[in-house]
Amino acid sequence: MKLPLANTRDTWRGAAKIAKTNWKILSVTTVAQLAAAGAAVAIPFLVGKLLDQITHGTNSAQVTTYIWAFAALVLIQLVCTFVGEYAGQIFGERSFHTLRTNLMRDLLKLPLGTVENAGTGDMLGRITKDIDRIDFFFRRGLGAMLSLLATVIVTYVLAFWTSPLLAPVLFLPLLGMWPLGRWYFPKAIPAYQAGSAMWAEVNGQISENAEQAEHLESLGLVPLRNRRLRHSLTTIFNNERYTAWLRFWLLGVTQLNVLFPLLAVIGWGGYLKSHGLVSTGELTTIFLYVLTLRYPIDESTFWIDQIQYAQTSLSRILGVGTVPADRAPSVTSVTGKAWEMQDLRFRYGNGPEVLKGLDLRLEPGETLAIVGTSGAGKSTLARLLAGIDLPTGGTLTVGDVAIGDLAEDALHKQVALLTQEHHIFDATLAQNLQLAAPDATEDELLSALEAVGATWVRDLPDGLETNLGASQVHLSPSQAQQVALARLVLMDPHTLILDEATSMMDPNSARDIEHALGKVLQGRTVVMIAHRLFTAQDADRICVMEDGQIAELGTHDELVAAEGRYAHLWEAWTAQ
Ligand SMILES: Nc1ncnc2c1ncn2[C@@H]1O[C@H](COP(=O)(O)OP(=O)(O)OP(=O)(O)O)[C@@H](O)[C@H]1O
Repeated sequence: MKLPLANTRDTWRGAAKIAKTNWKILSVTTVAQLAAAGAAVAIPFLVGKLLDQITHGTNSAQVTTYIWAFAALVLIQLVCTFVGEYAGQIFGERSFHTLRTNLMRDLLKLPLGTVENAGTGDMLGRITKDIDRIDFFFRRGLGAMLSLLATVIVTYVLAFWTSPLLAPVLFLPLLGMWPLGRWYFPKAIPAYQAGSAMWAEVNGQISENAEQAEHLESLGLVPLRNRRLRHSLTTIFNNERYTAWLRFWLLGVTQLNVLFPLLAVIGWGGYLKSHGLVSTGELTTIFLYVLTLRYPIDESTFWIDQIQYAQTSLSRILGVGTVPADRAPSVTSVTGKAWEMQDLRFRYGNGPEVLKGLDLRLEPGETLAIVGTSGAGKSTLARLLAGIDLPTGGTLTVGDVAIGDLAEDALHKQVALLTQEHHIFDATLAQNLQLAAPDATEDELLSALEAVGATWVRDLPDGLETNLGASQVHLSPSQAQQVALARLVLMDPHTLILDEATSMMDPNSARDIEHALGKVLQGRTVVMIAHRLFTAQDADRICVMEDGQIAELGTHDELVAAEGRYAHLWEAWTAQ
């Protein structure tokens, strides 16, 4: 399920809020751009006045005064444009900073289940492509648009001041732009939103393909994935072609719009002049204003497009903050460590129930292995115990506190989930480990690594300070898994949930790590999704799941003696 979009009203509200946060610098850039536009637009006004004076007879002193006035206006325009642009850049940077900080805050507040379901592409698209578009708009667009707007406003004001009879021709472009806008926007906005979502999808596919390249090749899935990618790219191409077609009409009709006023000034201006209702100077000024307006109107078509992109991206970025919290925790700490499930039920969204009423108590320090066929609900139960998803029915408590009532910080200090997905950050080994325990000393980091059998740390060129990551020292999957396990050792939770944690490793490495873990995990509650039955054999109790229910529960010996499902699985496993 994709993350939501903010609606148009909330998107504009969000933009206004950001502007309000940085209103001082925004005021500086607005005033400077207005002054620069005023100075630029005053020049045709003075040209008209000078022409009229020359027509009625003038002297060289008056002409010199005009020349000085022109020079002063050019200087004012230069200085104000510089100040406006500079302040605009600062405003852009600050607004962008506010937006990015808010996005990170919203992302970190997302319910874990939402993060898991949103998929890599959607999230990645919002924090890369969408952020880039907003960055461009804030840095370049806002200043440019303020300048265009200021030019248009001052041009209209001075045109009416010059000649109220002739100035209305300047509204002709607006008359054409209004229906054009009403036609363009309702079509363009959804098309741009669809485009962004499609790009996010493609980004996700590409990153998944790159991450899983070896698996895809070994399973012969490359042609299938390529077909899917080609289909997505074709959809993007069609959407881009559609938006290009919309832009073609926007641009074409805009060009026509700026031609009409020129003809109108010549016709209507000529008529007024022949009846003595405007002077030569006034006619010249309005003519120059029509020419002046061509630039902002032309430019505005580019920025209208950029606004679409920015609005779409902003709605995607602000949409992250509209995801409702999935819990309202009221308890900040809990001392008890026992787990209790009573009639525990869960369904994904509106789908069928995948956990259908589980009753189970887990004593502190107990090791429970969960086995069962694929789709039985093992991983779902692990997600519920780790607090990623909340029960949709029944209760799940830890230390007598319902899991949804416990603050997530407190929960994550006590329970940790280890899956086969692990991440090595592009940082030093020490920094990778300190994610789990920021204050851990070097000795503590080394002993955590020793505890999980990661003796290879001694052979690293710079020990704990060795840089890891794709372009640095590359860890094998089992070494990376050991780093993930060492993080757990450092976190020191009272309950550990291992979901297929060792299934990616060759049996020897898996066995080594599980033995090392066995020593380290003494005294903790451990729930392990066991794919290899020898790990289940060592557990205090084994829970056999089938179709979202507990089919059998007991020790290895009890279940083998019962000759039920587990006994058959064990028989098949040992016969291999
Ligand atoms: N994110 C999800 N959205 C919708 N349905 C899901 C989701 N994850 C799992 N399911 C469904 O829930 C059921 C239980 O899946 P689950 O992954 O918990 O089973 P499992 O026993 O862990 O299987 P496996 O051993 O194959 O991982 C399955 O029918 C599965 O299709």
